[in-house]
Amino acid sequence: MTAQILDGKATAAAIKSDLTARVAALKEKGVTPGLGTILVGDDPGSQKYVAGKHRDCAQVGIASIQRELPATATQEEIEAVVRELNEDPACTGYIVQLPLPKGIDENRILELMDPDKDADGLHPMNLGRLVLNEPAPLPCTPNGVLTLLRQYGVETKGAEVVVVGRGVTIGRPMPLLLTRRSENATVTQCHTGTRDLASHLRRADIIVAAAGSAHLVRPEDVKPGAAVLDVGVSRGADGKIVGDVHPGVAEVAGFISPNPGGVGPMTRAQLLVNVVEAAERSVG
Ligand SMILES: Nc1nc(=O)c2c([nH]1)NC[C@@H]1CN(c3ccc(C(=O)N[C@@H](CCC(=O)O)C(=O)O)cc3)C=[N+]21
Repeated sequence: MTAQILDGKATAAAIKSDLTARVAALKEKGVTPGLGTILVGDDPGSQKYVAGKHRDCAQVGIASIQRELPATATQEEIEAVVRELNEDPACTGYIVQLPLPKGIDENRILELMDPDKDADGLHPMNLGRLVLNEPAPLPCTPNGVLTLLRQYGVETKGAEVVVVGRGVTIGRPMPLLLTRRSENATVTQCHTGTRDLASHLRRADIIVAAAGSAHLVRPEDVKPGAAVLDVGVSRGADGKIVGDVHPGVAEVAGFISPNPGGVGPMTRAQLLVNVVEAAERSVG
């Protein structure tokens, strides 16, 4: 028995088709959602992700606003572009592609964003709203993980979930989403300081692997039938994506998200969801 594939590409396509109709309805009311991106530097990976986001926008009818700065841009220059997008009525939501070049104070840049235009859900105000159970744009990758589980009928209620990683974009917000009353999961957060990762993984009904450590989750550490979500992105010597989940896990797990083709496309789809929801809130 091999695991059922949690197909992020197909699920993202279905979300985008729903969003296309909602964007059309917004346009009838005179509102065109516009997604801005701020890209600093010339990292080929980041350029590729940002290009993908604009392709997604074109597909669903969201306008694109692209701002690019050289790797030598100063803190002040980046902040000036943030202020510009805060004030631009055509830009209803935007992201600052991370990571920013060394020497730039990333948190200061994020704090400067208008929280109501935060398409990533990573503004401190919105992370705070998440902690306080107030409505807010949700962090895209954790929300994409949940949407994928829901799509395939994987029950989170009462489930033992192990999240591996404590990064700001996934590891830290993921348990906040999973422990809301609507999801009701029991979460263990593991990280590089965890004494015995395998003992935690073996008990998990759901594993979210977001450590960025190639093939960290091995088949012998996965409970038969568990759902395993591979969020990690490392690069092999050939430049191909290597996930946090060993390929042999597909023989043990009940559900597995491929990588690529799993959580990545879901992240992009949830970004569009945040932009469209913010525009819908603005028309009331
Ligand atoms: N402010 C900010 N927000 C982000 O959401 C953000 C960021 N900065 N910085 C970088 C990471 C990375 N990230 C990805 C999104 C989609 C794919 C994706 O769609 N990947 C495809 C494959 C792409 C390939 O083949 O290289 C897939 O998994 O199938 C990957 C990575 C968003 N990030």
